[in-house]
Amino acid sequence: MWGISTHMSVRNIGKLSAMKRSSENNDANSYIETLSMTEMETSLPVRKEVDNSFTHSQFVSDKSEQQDINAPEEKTQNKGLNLRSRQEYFIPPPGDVPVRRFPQAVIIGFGKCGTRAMLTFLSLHPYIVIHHEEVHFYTEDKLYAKGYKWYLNQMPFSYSNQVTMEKSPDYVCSNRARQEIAEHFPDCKLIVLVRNPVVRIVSAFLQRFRFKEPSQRPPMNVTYMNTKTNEFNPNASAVDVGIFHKHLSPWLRTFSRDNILVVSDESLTTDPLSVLKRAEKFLNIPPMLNEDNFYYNETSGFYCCRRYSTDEQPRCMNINKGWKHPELPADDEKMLYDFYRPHNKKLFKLLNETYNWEKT
Ligand SMILES: Nc1ncnc2c1ncn2[C@@H]1O[C@H](COP(=O)(O)OS(=O)(=O)O)[C@@H](OP(=O)(O)O)[C@H]1O
Repeated sequence: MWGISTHMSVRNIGKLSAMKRSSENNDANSYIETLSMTEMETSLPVRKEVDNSFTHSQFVSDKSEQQDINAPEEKTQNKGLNLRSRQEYFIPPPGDVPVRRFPQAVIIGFGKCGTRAMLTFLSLHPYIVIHHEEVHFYTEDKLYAKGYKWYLNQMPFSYSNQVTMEKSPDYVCSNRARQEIAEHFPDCKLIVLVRNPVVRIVSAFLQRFRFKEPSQRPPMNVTYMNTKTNEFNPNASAVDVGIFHKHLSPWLRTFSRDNILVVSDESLTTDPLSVLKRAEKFLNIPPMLNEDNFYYNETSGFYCCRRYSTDEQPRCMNINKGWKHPELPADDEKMLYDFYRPHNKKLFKLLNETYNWEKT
């Protein structure tokens, strides 16, 4: 048995259906106090028997994943690889039944820093069960108002020795997310992706105008200049997000350092296996991923992944990731590198780790 704490498992959270929603009981702890396993067992569509052929995709909406990853032409490349079936890898505890659990690990940010690839690669692991779409529970007022019962109901079914995960890249900039996770899930494992913040700005620009033809897009400086005064705008959200130390410091003060894993997009794009090996250790799950789970896709210039069995299709991130970046105007680029340099230094000091984020 691998030692992930499931301190907010459904076992502890009975009688949800009987609870009335109010702002006072928008509180995960209050569910613990009203334990009623019988009611919970009847209210969830759990399977009658433990079934090793269970896969999370049977239980969750797979919509975004279907959109995200698809590399049919490369299926034949799986032959002869060390990819065993999920059933060979994963053994649920005897008598265990899959139920919904609050996330024990969350990718909290930063947007445009590889969060989707990280989640997708983590989902290769049989001991990890993910919610595919971004939840934004803490950051969207109308979702937060629905309460923890709603949040729990978004989560996929899992066995007690699996880790439930979600990713919402805006949590890292949210006080509410930090305070709520600290209060209700203090042992939650937090994963943070960072990236050269100048490159991140270009990526954020492309994301914002992704539905426009290149010729129809505004100039890139709309994301970092005050277009009325034509001055640099450090408060523009695309700029502010990249001041990583500012957003990360409060998390590092709130949570144990051992519960925060920081990964750079650059390492994820060049060596996903090493990153995933670190993540396995961090999440305290058995080391199961190997080099056969990843392959470099020459067309996209990114790694794609294969799951457990040779019969499954290899998967790549969808076309919204990994666009060719347009070049920043030279003066703007210099200005942005100069702006971020001292902030990056503060981040490196905070993390005791340095990334090469100078212009290459
Ligand atoms: N394997 C693989 N395939 C595709 N893309 C990869 C991969 N690994 C990391 N990345 C990087 O992920 C960047 C997008 O970041 P996010 O997934 O965090 O974006 S989002 O906030 O969820 O929209 C994306 O940024 P862009 O290249 O600017 O699109 C990539 O740099």
